[in-house]
Amino acid sequence: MASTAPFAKMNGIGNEIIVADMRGRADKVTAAAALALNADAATRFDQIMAIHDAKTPGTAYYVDILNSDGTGAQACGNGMRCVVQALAAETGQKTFTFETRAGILNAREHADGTISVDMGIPHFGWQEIPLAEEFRDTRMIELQIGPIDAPVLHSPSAVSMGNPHAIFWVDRDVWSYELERFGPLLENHPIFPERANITIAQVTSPESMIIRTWERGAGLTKACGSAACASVVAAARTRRTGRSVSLLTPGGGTLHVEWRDDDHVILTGAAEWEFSGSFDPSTGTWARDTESAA
Ligand SMILES: N[C@H](CCC[C@H](N)C(=O)O)C(=O)O
Repeated sequence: MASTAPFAKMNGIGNEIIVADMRGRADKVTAAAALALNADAATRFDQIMAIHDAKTPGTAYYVDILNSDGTGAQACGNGMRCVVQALAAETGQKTFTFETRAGILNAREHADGTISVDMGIPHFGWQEIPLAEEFRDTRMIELQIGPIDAPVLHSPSAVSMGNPHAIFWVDRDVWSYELERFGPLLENHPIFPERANITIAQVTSPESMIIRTWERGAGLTKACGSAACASVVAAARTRRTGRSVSLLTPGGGTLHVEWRDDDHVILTGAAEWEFSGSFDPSTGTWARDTESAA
């Protein structure tokens, strides 16, 4: 058995996150370990954020992101806030530069405990998202679900925040849509060769919206940070909102997204520690720290 690694079960306004400390070791958290941790109610998660030693000069850590189905993800905004909170508590540092599959990103813990993550710049090209066929304008792509003559959801905006997102605009209450039924079909639709995170968004003012997300590789979640970023970028692009928007998420928490003039998208919100333990990164066998809160 491989030696165990410390972890913290945390959440980013309800997005269930495991922060795994893989520093100083060469192995990775396996898909099998992810599946095992997700199968246990106490450690069920949406994403694992595995902190590794830096690979690139100028960065402090490399963060590998796994979904609960064991697949990898390029971006996870809520998870990055959990990583920052854990590292800030350990080191006393407030600002960090990380590397992920999607590139280099900066993050900062504020005096009030909230954390901002620079999620980088959005991409709108159909090949960058990616989509399986050419769409010159990804502000609205042809895709619908439900009866052909009366689609339930249709014409989403498509955006890459490092990871692929489709945003369906709705006028009614986001809870009145069966996202648990349509989510898996849309996530795996052939138009998305790398699958996609599927969000329904109701714009409530030029500065606010309500979102629900079916996440690629994780299903319905209480919040999805990169989807919040994708939704604001897509809303601003289609003149539904301005570039600074608060988003109410299914867990009841609020995220704030600002699409800055320099094109960077800044995600701000809270993170919360739940308990700590140690686990075997190859099997997912785990134990709670005895001094950890229940
Ligand atoms: N919960 C994450 C998103 C994970 C995205 C992942 N589901 C994927 O792209 O495969 C967030 O806060 O941004």
